[in-house]
Amino acid sequence: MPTPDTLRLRSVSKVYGSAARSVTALNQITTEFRAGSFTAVMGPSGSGKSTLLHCAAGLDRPTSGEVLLGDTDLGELDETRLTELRRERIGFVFQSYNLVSALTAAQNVALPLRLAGRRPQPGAVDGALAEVGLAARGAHRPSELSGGEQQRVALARALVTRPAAVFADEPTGALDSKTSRDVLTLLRAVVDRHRQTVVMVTHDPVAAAYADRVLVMVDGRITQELTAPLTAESVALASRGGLSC
Ligand SMILES: Nc1ncnc2c1ncn2[C@@H]1O[C@H](COP(=O)(O)OP(=O)(O)OP(=O)(O)O)[C@@H](O)[C@H]1O
Repeated sequence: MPTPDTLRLRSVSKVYGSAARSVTALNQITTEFRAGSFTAVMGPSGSGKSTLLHCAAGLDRPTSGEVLLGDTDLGELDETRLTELRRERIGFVFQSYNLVSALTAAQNVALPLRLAGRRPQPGAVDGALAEVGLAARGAHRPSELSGGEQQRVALARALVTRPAAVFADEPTGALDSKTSRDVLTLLRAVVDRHRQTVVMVTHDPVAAAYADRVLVMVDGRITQELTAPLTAESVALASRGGLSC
């Protein structure tokens, strides 16, 4: 039996456009992301990484196949219930942070709770900011924070609802290597401390080596799967096509 929060993809395909101009972004993907696991998704530009992330996270619907979070089949949910599921059970972190510039860090972190019509529990927002090392910066606006700090606010915002799964699309793509390490260490802690699931798209083998597992995609398919122990060197070799499954 899968644990309640295992995320499973069964034969998921995504085709954009129609007829002669169609693009198969995902081609019959079957995989699972177990609760408390950290998976990195790599592959060349256009191989389907972001599409996989969007379909797995319920941001986009596959053309065919199933996405299940525990026992819930996302394809059976109408838009309202899918939005609720995303708000309650899924967190997102993007390369460009996507913070609201007019709001303070604390207000940004509280946003998912407010959008869900919930009054933040006392301490929930401060606790999430403390978890990413920004307890003292809650009153600052994004423009008053460094890139790494903004990404940590985005991570606190993704974690405040204690989601089952956090999806990160190139979360360190705009950061220097020291700041990247801080963000990756936090993502690792999310998995190890809280048994939440992290799925991260990255081009960087060093970032991917923080994961338990690396999926390499080519032309909408998973062509390789590496498991721990991972090193930046082994990931780099595999993502260039040097190792087979
Ligand atoms: N909305 C869309 N309409 C048509 N084609 C799309 C759309 N979104 C993505 N595609 C195509 O689907 C394929 C997979 O795109 P996707 O963005 O998932 O790749 P990726 O691996 O994340 O690429 P990158 O590393 O460059 O971000 C590409 O060929 C892309 O052009």
